[in-house]
Amino acid sequence: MIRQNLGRSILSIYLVLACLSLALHLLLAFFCLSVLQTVCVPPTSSSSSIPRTDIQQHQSISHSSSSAVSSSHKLPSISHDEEHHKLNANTLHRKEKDSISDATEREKKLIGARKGIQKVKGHSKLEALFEHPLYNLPRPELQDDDWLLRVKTNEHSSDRGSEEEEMKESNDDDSQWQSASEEESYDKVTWTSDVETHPPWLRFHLGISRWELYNRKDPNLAQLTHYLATQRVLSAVQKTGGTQLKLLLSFPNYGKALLKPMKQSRDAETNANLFYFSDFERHNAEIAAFHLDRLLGFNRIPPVVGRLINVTSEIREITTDRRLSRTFFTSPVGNVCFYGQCEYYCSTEHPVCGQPHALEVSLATMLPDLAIAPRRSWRSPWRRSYSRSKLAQWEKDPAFCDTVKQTPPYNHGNRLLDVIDMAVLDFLMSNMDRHHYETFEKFGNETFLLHLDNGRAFGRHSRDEPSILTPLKQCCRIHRSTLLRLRLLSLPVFRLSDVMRESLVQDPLAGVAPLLSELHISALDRRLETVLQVVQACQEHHTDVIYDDLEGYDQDYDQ
Ligand SMILES: Nc1ncnc2c1ncn2[C@@H]1O[C@H](COP(=O)(O)OP(=O)(O)OP(=O)(O)O)[C@@H](O)[C@H]1O
Ligand SMILES: [Mn+2]
Repeated sequence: MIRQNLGRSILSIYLVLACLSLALHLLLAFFCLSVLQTVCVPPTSSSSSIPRTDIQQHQSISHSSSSAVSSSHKLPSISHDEEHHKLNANTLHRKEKDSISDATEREKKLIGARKGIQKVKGHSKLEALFEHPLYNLPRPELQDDDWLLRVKTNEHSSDRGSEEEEMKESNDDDSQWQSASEEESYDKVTWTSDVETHPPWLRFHLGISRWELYNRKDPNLAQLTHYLATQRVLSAVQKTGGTQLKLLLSFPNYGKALLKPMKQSRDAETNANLFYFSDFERHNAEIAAFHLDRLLGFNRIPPVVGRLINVTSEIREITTDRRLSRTFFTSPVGNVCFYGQCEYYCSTEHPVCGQPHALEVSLATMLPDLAIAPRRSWRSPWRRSYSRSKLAQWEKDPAFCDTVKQTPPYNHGNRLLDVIDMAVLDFLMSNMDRHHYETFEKFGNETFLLHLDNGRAFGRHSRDEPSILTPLKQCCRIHRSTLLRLRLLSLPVFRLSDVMRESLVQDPLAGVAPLLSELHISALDRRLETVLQVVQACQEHHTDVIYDDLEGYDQDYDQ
């Protein structure tokens, strides 16, 4: 009897123990699930702040819930620990599975974003392009007179002062550039002949050479654009010359920038019934033109950067330009607007407005003052008539180039080829407004061409303007270096639209909205194809199309 009772008690103890162990297992299972789920929720901070080890963990877990992972999403192989997670994940309740797959979706996006960042950092098309030998051609050795400006040593400057002093003096002397702000608002000048002491704008000026406006690899370029985008605005006055409204900004250390305001939304396409000479200027066209010119390897446009300006505190309240300040008003919806005084579009009907104060603008680095570095303005042989009905000579005469070829300065040196380079740039961005170009007087005819004033580019993406390519079509000549770079940019590994998109992302305004709409970006590839076809057609009829400016370099650039 006692033995029977003892047997029952032992049985009950076993039962209780079994229940306990079951309960414990259940608890353990729930604990595992909840831990697993917490790990799967991605942090809310930006992807770039996720440490690498975290990413790997996230990847392995998203891999385990295989139903939620697309096959194209390649992930590392699973370790033993991960297999354990996989087993647990297989036992998930439907709802929990859903929440994990949501998290995985977010995770995929994060990883995707990170991949994007890696692409920009590691395998960027832009970086690859700029590493190509065609963008790293040996630079001709520069002699003293190949620099636009030189810092004079003390012995040279004893009679006339140093170059920087000269620059400062001329800034003060020239009323056109003079800031009317209080003199004491300017920084005290402490520049010496040591480059380290120079502000970025001065280093840019001192870097201008006979063959290019800037060296793409000069670290000062990034400092210069940062400077333009962030410096305190000391004064803002209307810039005289030209037909549309633009301002001249001054900064405390004597730097200056040419401001063009936003007038059109980024996606607006120019009305097809407007003539090129009635089109608005676009701030984003000025920015994009700088990037495109650099991508083509020309380096002939002064650096331009986008910036959000406060029209009230950075223009209205500080300007001493009465002609400008008189045109400020508050619009019916409460935005602060102004229109300035100029030939075109300076009226109440064409206001430039903040939202209510913030306005997108382009800021172009100012070239050295005309008093120290005079420039020559050249009328383009292929200038348009700027008339609704009249045709220009080049539009009537198919052999027009033969005349140009015999006319100085186009009968000698690189000038004609440089004009053709400019036509290629203008065709790609559809700029019909290239009436003039400029050169630095100091360099005579042996120098590069400045591509200033690009505000009317990028107006229409749905149409290409074949007449912009007339100089190339009529002359059938092109620099070999230009042609090879164009061919490079047409290859999928570099693709002009991709490198342009990547380049434009560097601008501060890209944070507000892409600087060019996708339609404008993709038009670049289409137009590039047209340029290459025109060269091809030329080659079918002429033997001397390609001017070999790479002769003497031992590398095989055709590769
Ligand atoms: N970055 C710069 N640095 C110095 N001067 C400049 C710069 N950009 C333009 N300029 C000068 O200012 C003049 C007017 O500028 P811009 O051509 O951009 O204005 P615009 O109103 O479009 O002129 P236009 O009506 O003649 O086409 C130019 O011809 C040039 O000489
Ligand atoms: Mn213009």
